[in-house]
Amino acid sequence: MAPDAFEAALRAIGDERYHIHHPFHHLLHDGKLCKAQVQAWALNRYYYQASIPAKDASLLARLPTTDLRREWRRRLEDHDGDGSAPGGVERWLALTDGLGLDRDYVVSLRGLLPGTRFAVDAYVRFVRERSVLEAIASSLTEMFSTNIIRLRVAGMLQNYDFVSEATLAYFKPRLTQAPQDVAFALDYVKRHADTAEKQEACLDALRFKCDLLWAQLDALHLAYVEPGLIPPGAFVPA
Ligand SMILES: O=C(O)c1cc(C(=O)O)c2c(n1)C(=O)C(=O)c1cc(C(=O)O)[nH]c1-2
Repeated sequence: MAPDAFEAALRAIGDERYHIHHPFHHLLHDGKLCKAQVQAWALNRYYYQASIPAKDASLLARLPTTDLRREWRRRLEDHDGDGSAPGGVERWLALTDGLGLDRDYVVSLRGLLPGTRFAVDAYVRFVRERSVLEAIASSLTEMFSTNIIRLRVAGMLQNYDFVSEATLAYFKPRLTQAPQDVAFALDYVKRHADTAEKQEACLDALRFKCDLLWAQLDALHLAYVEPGLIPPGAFVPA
């Protein structure tokens, strides 16, 4: 495929299977969940947020050039902070604090759904074990994330009296960080996927990533929407 057709094929995967289409997100954004269900979402997604720097660090260690490592190091700072300003993980905890969850409990991961754990761990493992090209391609769901973040922030502010601009502050920097991440990653993938096999591997990596985002919401829906099957040990709303 020519690079533009390849990019269109990547984008088509998002149109079909990005988690913006998941029923749990529709409920979340449309104000159809109660506070306890929003707590369950934030608690579980903490594990995704906290694992992103671990997957980026493992990829960073395998990047062969200074330029590539410097670019990827920025992601680590976005999530872990640079010591002067809070990073994304800390800002996510401001959200769980704002929702009234105990911080030690959130960070302990004791209340996590098994489905969340398996899906997030699969992402970290994929990035560690697959080629650098596939690992970078798997980050490309961020091509679609600014749309869902805009939708989520507007919907949640409008529909829930228990969230505010301050509790949702995690998302604002993502609107500039994600396009910056994507500009680099998409250019890298388009230049390095120079055979049909490599392009197919990138498309598969992006499908895998969409699937693991989707699976996290399936787990939430099953436990906290319907039929309400909360696995043993997982967060039980007060
Ligand atoms: O709010 C969202 O729906 C959403 C989705 C994604 C994504 O598509 O993977 C990320 C984020 N947020 C996000 O905040 C974030 O930091 C992030 C990093 C990555 C990644 O794969 O490296 N994806 C995402």
